[in-house]
Amino acid sequence: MEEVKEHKAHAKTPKKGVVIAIKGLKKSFGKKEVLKDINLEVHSGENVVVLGKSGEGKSVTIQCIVGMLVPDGGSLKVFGDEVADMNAEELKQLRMKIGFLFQSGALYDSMTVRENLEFPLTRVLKLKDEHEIQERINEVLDGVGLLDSVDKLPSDLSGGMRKRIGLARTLIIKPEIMLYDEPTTGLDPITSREISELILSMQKKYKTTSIIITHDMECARITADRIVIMNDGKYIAEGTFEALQKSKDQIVKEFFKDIS
Ligand SMILES: Nc1ncnc2c1ncn2[C@@H]1O[C@H](COP(=O)(O)OP(=O)(O)OP(=O)(O)O)[C@@H](O)[C@H]1O
Repeated sequence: MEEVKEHKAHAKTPKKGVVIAIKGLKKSFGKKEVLKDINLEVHSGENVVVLGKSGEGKSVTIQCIVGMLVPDGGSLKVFGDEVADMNAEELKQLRMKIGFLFQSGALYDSMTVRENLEFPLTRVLKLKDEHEIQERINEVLDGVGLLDSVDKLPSDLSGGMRKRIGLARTLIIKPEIMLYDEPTTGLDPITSREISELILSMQKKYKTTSIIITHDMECARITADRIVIMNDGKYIAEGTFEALQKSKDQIVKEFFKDIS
């Protein structure tokens, strides 16, 4: 893999302990080899952006991290433990430390924002203290700038606001790892930018370790401490946005061609 080291000193977050360690990861579906040789270390508190063309297997990688898919080969450790060797209880414990933000945001339409936020606290964390529940709801809504929407229904909110609530709903359980799958897809450029900035500010506030899958170069520019580029089942380059932007590699250049 081309490692573009220039400007690395300017990475926004310093290197700390390894939270996710992937070595030689392979995954095929029938004859189709999707992941051929994935190698990646994600450090504590770091935002890593994965760029790749559609259908490259970026989502498959995420599903391997949470044990929803079992790899065919290689090693994938989260907090030092091999995910493929975890039993059901260990996987459940792991997933409680991981927040997902999928493209849809996945709010319950018939529930108010408050009820949507109560759900993970009472069902996942099994919290019972009403005062603590409401405090956590207020704190997270304040964080995403939507405190005054607490009693609204998702249908009363714009796409960008729903995305913010989706993010709040994921962050409310205080995950140690955040996995974002195309967080800005379907949003207009201004709202996309707001969501990207929110992802960055949430990283600083909650000190989460994140993997952000995106096609949105502006999102990558705003959120990434480090970017990895996926091509043909492998990561072919890594570095900061600024360093990769100067890469001479043809595949890397293709991603940055519309960036001024
Ligand atoms: N459970 C599955 N069974 C069979 N094939 C699958 C499965 N999951 C993913 N694939 C295939 O693996 C390939 C990679 O899919 P994946 O969703 O990871 O791509 P991606 O890089 O995330 O793309 P996009 O950016 O479009 O979401 C695709 O060809 C897809 O059809």
